[in-house]
Amino acid sequence: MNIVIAPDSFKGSLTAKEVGLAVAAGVKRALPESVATVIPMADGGEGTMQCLIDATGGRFVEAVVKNPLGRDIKSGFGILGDGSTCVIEVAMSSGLYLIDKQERNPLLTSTYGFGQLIAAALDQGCRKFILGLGGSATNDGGAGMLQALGADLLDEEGNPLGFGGGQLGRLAHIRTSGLDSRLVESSFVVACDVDNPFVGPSGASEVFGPQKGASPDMVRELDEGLRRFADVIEQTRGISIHNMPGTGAAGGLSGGIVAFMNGKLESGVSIVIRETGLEAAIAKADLVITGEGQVDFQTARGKTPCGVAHVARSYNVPVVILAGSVGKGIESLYEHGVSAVLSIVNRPMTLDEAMAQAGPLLEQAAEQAIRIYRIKL
Ligand SMILES: O=C(O)[C@H](O)CO
Repeated sequence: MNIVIAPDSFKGSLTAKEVGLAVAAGVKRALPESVATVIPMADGGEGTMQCLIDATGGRFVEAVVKNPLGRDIKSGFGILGDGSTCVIEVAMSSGLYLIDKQERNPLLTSTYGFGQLIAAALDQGCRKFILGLGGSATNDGGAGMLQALGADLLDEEGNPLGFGGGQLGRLAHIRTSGLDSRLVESSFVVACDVDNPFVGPSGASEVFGPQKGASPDMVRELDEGLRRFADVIEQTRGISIHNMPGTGAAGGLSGGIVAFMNGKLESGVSIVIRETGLEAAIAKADLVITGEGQVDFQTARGKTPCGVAHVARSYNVPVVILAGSVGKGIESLYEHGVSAVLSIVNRPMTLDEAMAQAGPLLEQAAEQAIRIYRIKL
């Protein structure tokens, strides 16, 4: 019997690979003769780089870059097993978690460090990029990234703009002649964690500005700044990103990548499914086990277990989800090809306990799932 184990990470507790190995151990206890194939998964958010490195036998390359407030930090990117595809997560250079709460201010924070990571990967010979967007501290539409890659953002008098979303209100011209010429030889696939547009009531500033430290007045200023940026982009590049779905991800960074680097927006989980070769493994499987720390109504909106279930459904393979916590609205998952959702928690316990014990709990839950499945055989 062939069992494919394709889970996401259990955030704050285990990486996707660790989850997969724990599940495989449980499967083997119930069915020692089975072939259990672990394929770590992610949905484009935090953990995507590690998952793709693990799944493809890639490596991590360290680089020192600017954090959102311009201080040097150790960061890095992944080069996948093919030796040429690079995966970069914005959170690792321009992430909210990198700065203290009292310092959060999207008028000042910049994606400069993210641009430095792209430049470092270009230096390593990478020309194919997967960019994971989400969890940023910034609202600069990717202006900092463009500055790091050699573009000049200028005011009416031709003076260069400084860093941060608060500068964009003065933007008058964008000079791209100094932009790194290697960018045109490269392709950029963008894994967005949200489908919000660049500006407006559901745009980057309004929806995600407050969590980055913006007051209502700052939100207005940031939205006006992004609108100005989008207007200048439309005048100079003939493309309107104002209302384009997904361009609001990571404080509009996604929009900057679409406008200047011909970035293609794609669902994160689809990218991971493609890069890991999951479909070929599922085509030969009798059962698929996936999982995530929290499973609820949101899971059906493009999260890993649902993406995995879609592939399995097309091959008529049953899918079991193992979850750290099972919330409301999981019924919708049954329409997406999921056979059952099982909680791994086996007795009353705190969240901290469940997270600390996630490995053994997963192992036990996987063993029980297989024992139930065998009754059917
Ligand atoms: O980084 C952000 O702004 C949010 O995660 C939405 O992409």
